[in-house]
Amino acid sequence: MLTQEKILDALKTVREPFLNKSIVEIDGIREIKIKDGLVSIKVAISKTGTQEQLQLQQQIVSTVKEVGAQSVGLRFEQLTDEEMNKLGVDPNGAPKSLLDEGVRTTFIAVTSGKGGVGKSTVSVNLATSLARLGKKVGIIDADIYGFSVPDMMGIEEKPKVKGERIYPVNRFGVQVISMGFFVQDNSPIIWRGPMLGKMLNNFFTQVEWDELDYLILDLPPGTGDVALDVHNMLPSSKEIIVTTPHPTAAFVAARAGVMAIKTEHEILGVVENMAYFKSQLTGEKEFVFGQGGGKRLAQELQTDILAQIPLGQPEIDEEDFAPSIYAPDHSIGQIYMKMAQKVIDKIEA
Ligand SMILES: Nc1ncnc2c1ncn2[C@@H]1O[C@H](COP(=O)(O)OP(=O)(O)OP(=O)(O)O)[C@@H](O)[C@H]1O
Repeated sequence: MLTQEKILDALKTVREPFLNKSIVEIDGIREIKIKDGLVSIKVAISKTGTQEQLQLQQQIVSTVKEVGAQSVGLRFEQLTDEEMNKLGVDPNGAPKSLLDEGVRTTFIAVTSGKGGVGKSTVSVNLATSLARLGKKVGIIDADIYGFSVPDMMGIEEKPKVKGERIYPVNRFGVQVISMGFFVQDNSPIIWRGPMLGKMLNNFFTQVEWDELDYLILDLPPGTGDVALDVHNMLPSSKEIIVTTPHPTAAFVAARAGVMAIKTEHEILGVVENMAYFKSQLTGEKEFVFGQGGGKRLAQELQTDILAQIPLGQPEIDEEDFAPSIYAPDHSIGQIYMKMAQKVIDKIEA
């Protein structure tokens, strides 16, 4: 016999389209009436009058018919603001995901062939420079083996978590999320591929990003799992490849480039980091780590050199400590500003 319990049990598998949780779990089934095989149900969801509601409607109808209803009538209403708050949802809108259709954020993955070439330094300074140029920018530190973005930017706080939503930390106008925020005591983690992908997916779907123009992704070096996940998850991501000027480094970096090409990610360009050391006495450039690697890589990948960044440290600001961020009037800070403008011109042209 058809009972309320039976219907409720069957509906446990049906998910609220915006919250991606069981409609039963969120107390979305307000009322079930059964009369001679005719079932009428009142359902509360986070956003009514959408295409998703129509799909949900069909799903509920077929689920309830499967357990024996002859016909099913549905009425929809909105979850209350209080309920939405409890679920960690902004009552003015369903949770947004960066992977939703129609999101106008440009993703830029920063990659390198091997570690230690300055990929994270380039990522944080590009993000900060884009923000200085008035863009809304986020950064995901997905370098699980060496998450360093919070330290580099001088971030000491953790993101706020409300319900299932994570609010990024704001630093120099950049919205920051790092794997490092979710690890205790800097302890090494053994990650498995699927865990990485899941974590990354959460960063796209559960973080409350504020209308981003650009999202910079600091990927682990090489062409491993995370890099692959990003390629799969973000088919339209653009890429910047960082190398040092040594020809061997460029050769290794080319592998990252080849993967970008294979997955049809547009390569915005190459950054040659630690390109030279400029003597303060004579103004002459010394090519400490060799020469020509960036050019060779750019030629190989048929792209441009976005910037050649010399060796040099940011000046330390005791008041606003961020050990890897160059001030906008620092000579290297200015190179980053020009690079950011180049990136904007390439994308927004
Ligand atoms: N242009 C530069 N001049 C001087 N030091 C630099 C420069 N770029 C990066 N560094 C330093 O080199 C080290 C490695 O940089 P960074 O962590 O950005 O590299 P990475 O490629 O992201 O490395 P990993 O992938 O291992 O995290 C850091 O100590 C950073 O401060």
